[in-house]
Amino acid sequence: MTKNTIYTYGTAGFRGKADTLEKAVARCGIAACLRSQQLNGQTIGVMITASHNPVNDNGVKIIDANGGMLDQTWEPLCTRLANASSESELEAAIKEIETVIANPSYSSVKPSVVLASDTRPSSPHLSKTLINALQSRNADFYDYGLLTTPQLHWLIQAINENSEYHVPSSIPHIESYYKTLSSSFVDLCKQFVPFETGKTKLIIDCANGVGAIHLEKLCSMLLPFLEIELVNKNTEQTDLLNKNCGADFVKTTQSLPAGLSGTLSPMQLCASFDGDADRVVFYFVDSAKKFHLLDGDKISVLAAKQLSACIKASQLDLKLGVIQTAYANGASTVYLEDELNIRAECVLTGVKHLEKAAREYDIGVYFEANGHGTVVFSKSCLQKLDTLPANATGEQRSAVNLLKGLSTLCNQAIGDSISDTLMVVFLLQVLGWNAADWLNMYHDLPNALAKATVRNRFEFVCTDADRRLVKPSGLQQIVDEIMRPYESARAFIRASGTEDAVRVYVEASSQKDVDKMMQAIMELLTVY
Ligand SMILES: CC(=O)N[C@H]1[C@@H](OP(=O)(O)O)O[C@H](CO)[C@@H](O)[C@@H]1O
Ligand SMILES: [Mg+2]
Repeated sequence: MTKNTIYTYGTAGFRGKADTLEKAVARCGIAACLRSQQLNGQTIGVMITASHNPVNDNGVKIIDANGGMLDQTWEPLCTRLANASSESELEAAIKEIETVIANPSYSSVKPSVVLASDTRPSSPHLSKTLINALQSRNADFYDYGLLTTPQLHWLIQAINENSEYHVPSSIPHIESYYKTLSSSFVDLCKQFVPFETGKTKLIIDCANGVGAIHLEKLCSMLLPFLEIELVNKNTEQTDLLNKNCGADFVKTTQSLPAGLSGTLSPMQLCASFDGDADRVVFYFVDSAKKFHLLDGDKISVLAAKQLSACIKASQLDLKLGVIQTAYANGASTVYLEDELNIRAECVLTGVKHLEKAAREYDIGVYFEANGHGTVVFSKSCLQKLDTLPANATGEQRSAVNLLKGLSTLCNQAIGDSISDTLMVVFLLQVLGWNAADWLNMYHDLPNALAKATVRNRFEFVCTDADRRLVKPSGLQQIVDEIMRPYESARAFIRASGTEDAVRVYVEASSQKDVDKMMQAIMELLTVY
């Protein structure tokens, strides 16, 4: 372990080189116990993963009792715990948190924590470190072993919603996840996909990550509606994890992953997951072998289109919203608002922000352009769907059944590449669309995303949901000047929350304009 590592709990929890993380993992164990005690023994999750990062990295992330991201007020508390450099500092940090907890009887509550990890070679050791910390706090705990991140979120939501579950003796197993998703998918297909449509074939690039292990088990349950071929499913040879494959590679390079180039039939729909299977992007090559990406924005718009049609047909008063970030392609926002008449909200980057905004709606669709997202249904929406009047028409009933099916198919806790994939396959079948029909819903504006290293990224402060800089002073005005001559141009600079860099996003009506603007902005940044 490096002596002087300073940890900051951010969007992705703690992340870094695996051999610097022992202390952060142990302290997350303590934080999870305290959070569980604050919530009267509800179960908290700890996931060990570094998602799409290289294999030698790892990370640790706490999942809150509702199955969502950790409550934001706990982020600085985790940071404080992780950076305590001696036993006495740690005791002091714990004492300080105890005053924040505001639950007078918390000390008599037994903490309850479940954990899981991805396939990295460093994960077993970090899991052990975590378990030691949980034992030192006298917690009830259960180690689920290898899971995707969204599976752990899903299980935690299930545990806390059902009073019959108790960790570790009586818990839901991952089979209940397989069963819920596969039966929702098969039931939806049986009801809504015309018989003559036949079976869909999908190729999934698993980034050689943990998603492969679970898809192997799930595939046979999806027949006869979906045939899945898995590529990049080698989890044994760990150096292959995320290497030239996976959702992040495909989205950022806009090209086919390793294992598919050259061999792919035109128009065959493919999907790529990331290393912990919480992101998915789709793509295909056309007859001229040209690559076409169907990213998180495209998934979001596809879902919003069908949901809005169902809400209308159900005649129920349900508010639908779509949540995006500044990185959403401008053409998707215009299509949502002008063609589909659906409100599109732009929030700060990071799933915690999208999820929070989505939960303000009866049905909230949230996706980051990079493929992380889901569709969430509010409790009151589910109640309305369950209490349709006796005289409702067949059309109303059918729309309500589709919405109910989607509410159990979509992971209600967090974005999930497995459930998102099944939703996309189902929606395309219902619409009778192939990959090109989906692509042609709207045409993405040409765009580029780049990373620039600066002296201190914390000097870059944004406003307006990341879209404008207020600091360094004067820089936004120069960016505005760079954009001025170009049609439909949009560009912004923001500090990454996960890497030591600033990101630059540019879009415009032609790739040539995008490239010119990007070059000008990157040159501008060399002096910062
Ligand atoms: C442009 C982009 O893709 N940013 C990603 C990236 O955040 P940054 O704060 O941009 O580093 O990692 C986050 C965590 O995985 C993810 O939520 C987000 O969408
Ligand atoms: Mg991920």
